[in-house]
Amino acid sequence: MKRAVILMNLGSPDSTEVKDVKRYLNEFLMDARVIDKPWLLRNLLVRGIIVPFRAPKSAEAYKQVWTDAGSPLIVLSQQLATALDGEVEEPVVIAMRYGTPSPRQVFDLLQSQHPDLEQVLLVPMYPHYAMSSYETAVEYAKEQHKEGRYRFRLDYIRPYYNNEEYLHALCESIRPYLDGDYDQILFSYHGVPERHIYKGDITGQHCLKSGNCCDVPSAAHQYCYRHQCWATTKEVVRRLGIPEGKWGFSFQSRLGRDPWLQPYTAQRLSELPKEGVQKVVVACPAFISDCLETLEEIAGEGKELFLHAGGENFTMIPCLNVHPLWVQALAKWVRDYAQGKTDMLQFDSAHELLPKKSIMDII
Ligand SMILES: C=CC1=C(C)c2cc3[nH]c(cc4nc(cc5[nH]c(cc1n2)c(C)c5CCC(=O)O)C(CCC(=O)O)=C4C)c(C)c3C=C
Ligand SMILES: [Fe+2]
Ligand SMILES: [Fe+2]
Repeated sequence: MKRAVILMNLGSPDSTEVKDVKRYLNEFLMDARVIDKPWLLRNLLVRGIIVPFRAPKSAEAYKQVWTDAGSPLIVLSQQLATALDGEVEEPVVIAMRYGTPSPRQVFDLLQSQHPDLEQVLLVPMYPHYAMSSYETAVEYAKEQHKEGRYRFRLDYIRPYYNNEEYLHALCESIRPYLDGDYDQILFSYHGVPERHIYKGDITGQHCLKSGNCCDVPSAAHQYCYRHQCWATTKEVVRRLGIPEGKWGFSFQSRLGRDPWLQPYTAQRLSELPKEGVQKVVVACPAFISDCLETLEEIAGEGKELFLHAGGENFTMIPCLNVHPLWVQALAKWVRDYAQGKTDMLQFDSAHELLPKKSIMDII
């Protein structure tokens, strides 16, 4: 086989033991695209303060969602790879940004199993571009590919937040949950610090400079996480005919004290009952596979917050996971790739386009 496909996700700890969670969090948070502080400060912060305090709590949280087969994120990513493998000629495997299997391990395996391998298509399991998600995954894979001097070429799929097949699968996965009685559907995305949005603004003068910046056309949008989350939401709302007043938009998982994108999901879930929302449905389109952030933070803690604040009914919509339309979407991209079509393929990362000073700033 001359081609192969890698589905690349974030990764999870090896187990729910505190030592494994510590190792995972150290690798994750020492990534300069996640905690974008100078190395010494980051090291002190991460190894000295954040990880020692956070790891025991995170380990408990992971225990709430862990399955007999392991972390939901890894199990569901593997199930997706298996389903896609059944639909396309190319072998499909998974790789993780943190933990295992690393891109390097996967590249080695693919090259040894397929000595005539010429092209590998990397599909990041992130529909939206963020320095701390899509960009770090792709840049890390590119780095490992370069270092290993592999014989095959590495291509990667561009962010697909506004792609037809992705949106179709997402809408159809949400539609059945809107058939019943609901007061509001809340679209909750993983948050990022506002600073990350400023850093990714290639125009230097657009992002978060006005209340409606994400609706005003700009070159910044190809790297603006907020714009891309907004665009996915608006398109799902339009396609599903969700009435004004029956949908909301928020960001979850804030870490630390810096301002992150707002409104915060936890706050909205506590406020909604007072605003007359008794029945809420939550969708998390930034995640392809259900994981700690959807299963524990939203379906667990978020539900409790909402009910405690007086809400009556909380429904969580599963991520795309192995939805047949999502598998079909991926299969189409792989077939297009095999036929030499390039419209879904790579583009320069913001990191490559930003002025030198900003690059020094993040590394
Ligand atoms: C500065 C901290 C973080 C940023 C920025 C961030 C961005 C970001 N993360 C995801 C997707 C996932 N994050 C997950 C877990 C997780 N995220 C952070 C911190 C930041 N993420 C931490 C510390 C953790 C670990 C768990 C915890 O201690 O809370 C996960 C789940 C992993 C799993 O094993 O299930 C996902 C997925 C995106 C998409 C993103 C930027 C857009
Ligand atoms: Fe995260
Ligand atoms: Fe914007």
